[in-house]
Amino acid sequence: MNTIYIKNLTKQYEGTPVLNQLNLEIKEGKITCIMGPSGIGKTTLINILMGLVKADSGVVDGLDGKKFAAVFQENRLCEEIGAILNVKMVCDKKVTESRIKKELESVGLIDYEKKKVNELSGGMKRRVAIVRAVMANSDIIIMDEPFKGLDDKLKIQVINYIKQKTGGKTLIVITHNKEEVEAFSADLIELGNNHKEY
Ligand SMILES: Nc1ncnc2c1ncn2[C@@H]1O[C@H](COP(=O)(O)OP(=O)(O)OP(=O)(O)O)[C@@H](O)[C@H]1O
Repeated sequence: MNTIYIKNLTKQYEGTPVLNQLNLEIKEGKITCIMGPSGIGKTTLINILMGLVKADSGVVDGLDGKKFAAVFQENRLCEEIGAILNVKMVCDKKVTESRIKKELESVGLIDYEKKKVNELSGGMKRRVAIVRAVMANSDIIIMDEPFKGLDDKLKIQVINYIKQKTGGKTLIVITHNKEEVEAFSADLIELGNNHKEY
């Protein structure tokens, strides 16, 4: 199995260190959860992995040619169009609207079809963003606190959906919740002063 190697990664913002000589391994084709206190640098780390932020020093090996899909903390959906079109724009052309509707229903979405995204609730938007990331043509899916706004029952339904749909892909999930790590049967990386990997 291939591995993504993060070696001696360092990042500062305006002279304040965020990541300091970080070394990590993430197994491809598996689910890895990243936990750690607020502000420790989890989002910064995934932004570096996706190439959205440049590290000051260090290397990431194993990402050459890899395609990413992501659920960002702030969704980044197109607010003026509907859920189906938001998903459709990242899908292969042969994926039909009725297939997309089935996917959206699989995460418990109802009563969304006639609405623009900006008329959906926070938890509904989150699920649209999750379906969009899962349906996109990618090798690696990154989710930054994907279950914000979902009640416990929905969360389990969505975790099962994600597991079923992403089998074999590399999935990296930032979470504050150990129960989510268990529900995913994921490898766990805890960022902190002395980061741990399990
Ligand atoms: N563009 C930026 N400019 C300046 N400082 C930044 C920037 N992005 C992040 N930071 C700072 O870097 C630190 C780490 O932020 P980051 O968002 O990576 O943490 P996090 O672990 O994901 O936090 P949370 O769990 O609250 O989402 C914080 O102190 C934050 O204020």
